Amino acid sequence: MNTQNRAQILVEALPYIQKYRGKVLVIKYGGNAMINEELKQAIIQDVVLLNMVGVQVVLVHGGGPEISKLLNQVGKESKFINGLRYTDEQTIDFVQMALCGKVNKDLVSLLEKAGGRAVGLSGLDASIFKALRHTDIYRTDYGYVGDIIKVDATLVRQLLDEGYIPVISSLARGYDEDVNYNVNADLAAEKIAIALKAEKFILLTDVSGVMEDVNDPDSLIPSIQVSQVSALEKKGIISGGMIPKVQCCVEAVRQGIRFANIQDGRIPHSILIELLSDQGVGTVFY
Ligand SMILES: Nc1ncnc2c1ncn2[C@@H]1O[C@H](COP(=O)(O)OP(=O)(O)O)[C@@H](O)[C@H]1O
Ligand SMILES: CC(=O)N[C@@H](CCC(=O)OP(=O)(O)O)C(=O)O
Repeated sequence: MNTQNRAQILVEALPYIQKYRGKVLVIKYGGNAMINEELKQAIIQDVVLLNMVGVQVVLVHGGGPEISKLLNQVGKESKFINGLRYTDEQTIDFVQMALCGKVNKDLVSLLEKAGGRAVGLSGLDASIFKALRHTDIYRTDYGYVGDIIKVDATLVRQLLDEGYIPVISSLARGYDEDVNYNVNADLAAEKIAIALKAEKFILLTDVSGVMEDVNDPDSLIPSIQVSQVSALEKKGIISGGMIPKVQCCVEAVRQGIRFANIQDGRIPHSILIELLSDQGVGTVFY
């Protein structure tokens, strides 16, 4: 690339830096986009760069594969019901160990190493998330899986105002019981994004976005109006793990977040491309 092109890319970022400076960006970083160290590094660099130019970035992380690995090591099988991990009394401890102990602190270390100032938290700290036991119309038992019903974003807000990058794992305190709950990380990210009135909410995943046909890489739907979602669901276009992600984006937009994006965490620097360039990536909900 010649000098002119390099300069052009930097200049192109200027209006976007001005747009997002001082605004909150919530990124959900899922376990399936964490498997490759090089990619992880690129995501960390994106977060630190955005923080350095004044964007208030909150990183909410998953870590499903790390939890399953730990359970496997202790001889416990992972069981999922409707995409949620069945979480018995022993499993909630392993979820806490994997998410708060391992994934969260690894991300904090990487952010610090890259020159960011990161603080690792879980929804348990300062009761950021309070939850009720998850249930469905069939009264299925999911164990210690929670639905967040209350968010206290005071501490996160204070950390952002001090220039820190809060890194949050998806555990929640019981609202009416003295227990800790395992919460799906997409949902936790959506809730904190709404509470912080984020300018933008990005869900990183392992596909390029919402596609007309999952098996056709050229069928990405670049933008979806929230009112179109039920028609897409009825047509069977949105299925499996994409259903909760789309629902999170719809809810986020309905609650006042202007842009929610589902994008490919496997593309290096996809966060910077989406935020600071003319090129959009993934699927944006508006
Ligand atoms: N229309 C669709 N477009 C893209 N992916 C879809 C679609 N419908 C279902 N999926 C599935 O959803 C998956 C993403 O959800 P999931 O595996 O739960 O992600 P993550 O592990 O990142 O949380 C994709 O890998 C794909 O198999
Ligand atoms: C209730 C529930 O299923 N919780 C998830 C929490 C982690 C998560 O969501 O991680 P990913 O984003 O990597 O999938 C779990 O136990 O796997």
